[in-house]
Amino acid sequence: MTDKNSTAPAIAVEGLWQVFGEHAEKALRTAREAATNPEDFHAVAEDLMARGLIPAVRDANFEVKAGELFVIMGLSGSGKSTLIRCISRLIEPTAGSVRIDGEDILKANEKRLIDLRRNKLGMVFQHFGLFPHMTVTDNVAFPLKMQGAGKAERRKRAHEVLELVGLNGREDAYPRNLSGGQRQRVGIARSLAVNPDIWFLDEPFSALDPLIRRQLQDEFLNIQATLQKSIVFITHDIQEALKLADRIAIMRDGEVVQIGTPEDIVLRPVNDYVREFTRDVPKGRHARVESVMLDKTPDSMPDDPKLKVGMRLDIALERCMDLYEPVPVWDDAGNMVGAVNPAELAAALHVDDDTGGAA
Ligand SMILES: Nc1ncnc2c1ncn2[C@@H]1O[C@H](COP(=O)(O)OP(=O)(O)OP(=O)(O)O)[C@@H](O)[C@H]1O
Repeated sequence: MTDKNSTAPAIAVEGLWQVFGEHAEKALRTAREAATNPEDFHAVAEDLMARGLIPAVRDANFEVKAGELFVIMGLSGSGKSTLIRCISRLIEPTAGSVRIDGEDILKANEKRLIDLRRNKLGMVFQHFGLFPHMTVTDNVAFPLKMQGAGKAERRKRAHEVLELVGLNGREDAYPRNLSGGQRQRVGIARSLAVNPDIWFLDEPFSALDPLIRRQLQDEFLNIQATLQKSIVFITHDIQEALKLADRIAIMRDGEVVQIGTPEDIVLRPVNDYVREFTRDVPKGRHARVESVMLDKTPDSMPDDPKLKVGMRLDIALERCMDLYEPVPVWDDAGNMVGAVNPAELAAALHVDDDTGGAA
């Protein structure tokens, strides 16, 4: 089990490259040697492309904490699927290291990999991959069968996870008789059956219509609130990323260009590519009042309005928009923890925004 109290990351990715093309490893080595600065991965990637190779993941470095919901977001072709496939070792990365709970999985032999996939890693993909000739229960129980669990135990566990995803009553149905949303629920239940510590989901909801998609996102958040898995979740939908993520990694052309909380991404985009994604996102919904707290708390401030730690920016602004001086922010115990300037609140809500900010 992942030790939720430990500070060790669930996943640690370092200097990861995936280069497609002939003799990729050698080409990467050559390109690094030829670069004036081998750490300059832009130059290395340019060189590889000039030689006709595809650097689909370029020097990725990040950690996923235990119990964290880490979303990878980017346009089509930016390298998201390739990255998640490298981390789960569905493909062999060209260079770099991937540690899962401290274990270097690029060094794991075939037997260990099978063991990890059966017991520790769960995977869900966009196309459900259900067995058409098996009932819902048998689909969900299948990985348990692979683990060698007995029939009664398999049925009990299948029933538990089907209940978790809201599919009780459909245990004996076949996939063809289910809606897309229900099939995806079966896929989720199946990957949860073995109680994985680490869960990889590649665009799990993108084949669904918007209403069902939102419903599944809500259910997914509920499941995560209970189970606290360490999750890598891929999407190309910024709204989905902002709704689900503890932190988001934004990819562009194989490069991880920014990693941050939804608030960081919305309020502090590192470049125009990231800014463009969040242009129409209502900023106030994703940022909290402490993100604009003043470095120094003034000595005298009005008592009201009572802004609280954790309050959304748009709601905070509503309460103090007619004031021109800094106002205090309080915690739940009634202690003053700092102050914000209403003008800065308003400015944060309108970051680069010509769409009306908190609208
Ligand atoms: N097996 C492969 N051989 C050669 N090139 C590949 C291979 N797989 C992916 N690529 C290329 O790597 C790049 C990244 O692709 P990838 O599928 O990882 O992107 P993505 O962000 O997941 O896209 P999408 O959202 O459309 O699934 C693309 O240029 C793609 O064409």
